[in-house]
Amino acid sequence: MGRSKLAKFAAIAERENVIEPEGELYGQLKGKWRDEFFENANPLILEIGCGRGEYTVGMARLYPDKNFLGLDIKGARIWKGSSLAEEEDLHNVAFLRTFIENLEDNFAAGEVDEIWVTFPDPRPKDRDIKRRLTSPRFLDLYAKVLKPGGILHLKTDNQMLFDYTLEVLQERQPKELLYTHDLYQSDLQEHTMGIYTTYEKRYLAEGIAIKYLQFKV
Ligand SMILES: C[S@@+](CC[C@H](N)C(=O)[O-])C[C@H]1O[C@@H](n2cnc3c(N)ncnc32)[C@H](O)[C@@H]1O
Repeated sequence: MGRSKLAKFAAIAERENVIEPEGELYGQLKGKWRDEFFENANPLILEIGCGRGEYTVGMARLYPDKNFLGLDIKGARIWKGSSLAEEEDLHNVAFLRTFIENLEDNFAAGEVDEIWVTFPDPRPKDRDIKRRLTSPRFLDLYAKVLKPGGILHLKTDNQMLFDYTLEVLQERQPKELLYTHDLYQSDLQEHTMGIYTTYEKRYLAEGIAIKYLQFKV
């Protein structure tokens, strides 16, 4: 790696708005995100598999009175969101590099107000079903960290994943399940704040309808 690349990575490693798995803070903020990280009592909202974090930062820009955390395992992607948040001097947003499987390492029961799962990989093969981010084991994890009455949102372009998720949910009988197969032709678009993820912009440009659901745990 060249000198300038090394310097860039050193700068990234010091970012205050990115929590890395090897870093001192990983796991230490469980139950303390509001008091010790954001230093306020505002609601805590997660984006699961946030990629470049455009949606996380977009929400933070729109709602300065809420705290936002984007979670993804791909560091190079979340650094983009981290840079954007730094450029805009946003203090209500940060990123956590982690596998979603390890959610409970970083969040206490009931600590989270809302979770957005945005354009998760559909994982169409049977052998990968349990790796889908809306499979029962992930829904169980989300339910543990969400407060009672907390909300889970899903946005996807993928009909198979959407139907699969509805099927899984209907077995669990969630409270107040709302859904649409074409978000931007539906009143439910009011819930999605008029901002788009990186993948969503691509799908919309291709004319693909966005499927959306939300429910209370
Ligand atoms: C298809 S991309 C969507 C990115 C973003 N939400 C968007 O809409 O632009 C899915 C993202 O989920 C992340 N991801 C998938 N499975 C994950 C897991 N088990 N733990 C952490 N991140 C995961 C990937 O790294 C990737 O960035």
